[in-house]
Amino acid sequence: MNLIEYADREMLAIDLADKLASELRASLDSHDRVTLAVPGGTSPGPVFDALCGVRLDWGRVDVMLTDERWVPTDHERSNTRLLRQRLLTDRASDARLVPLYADARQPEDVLAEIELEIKPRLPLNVVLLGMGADMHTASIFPGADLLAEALASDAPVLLPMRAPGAPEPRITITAHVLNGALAKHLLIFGSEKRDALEKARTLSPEEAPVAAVLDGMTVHWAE
Ligand SMILES: O=C1O[C@H](COP(=O)(O)O)[C@@H](O)[C@H](O)[C@H]1O
Repeated sequence: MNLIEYADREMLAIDLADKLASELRASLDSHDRVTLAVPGGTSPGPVFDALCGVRLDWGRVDVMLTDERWVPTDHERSNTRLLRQRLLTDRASDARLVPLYADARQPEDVLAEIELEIKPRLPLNVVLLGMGADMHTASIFPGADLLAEALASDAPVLLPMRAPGAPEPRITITAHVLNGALAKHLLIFGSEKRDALEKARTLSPEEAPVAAVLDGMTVHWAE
């Protein structure tokens, strides 16, 4: 794991967006299409604001989430909604959204059809992850019902997830698929998450799921 500390959140957002864009450009040199996977939640908005305006052949970029909350896409907790509002706009409006949500009662009802769209796009070219103060990443939560399955080396691409720390059912990319990405970044803000990350490095992935994806990771942190 490589940790980059920034003077402030604005600097982080600009620099990280620039790095992600460079990696996508490099991948586009050798692939017809490339896939960028990004987190939802509260942290990535400023990075999306910077990234959506960069010059890139966005028409050849597929954008997907690392995980989604099972709520309609116009719900205020929808990660897809965040993506549409803050990333798939400006120059990046030419990118294609690979959905991690479909209008169904629960993720299990549509998991197979969502997975069908993702499998041909593996390995993911560039992955940006977030982390909660409880050390979950994507929607791989401590204490989740399918935690062991999500951490297994033979896990499917996607799993549904329910956890005490998550108010609604989730769908998540599993750890080994995240680890198969050609480039991996983790975005965290604030002292609480910095301390949580340090703690995670001393714990097992069952206790601290983010620990499962830290090998080869570049962590971007600002207070
Ligand atoms: O619920 C989620 O939480 C994590 C962390 O979000 P944050 O609000 O603490 O930045 C996020 O990475 C994940 O994609 C999201 O679904």
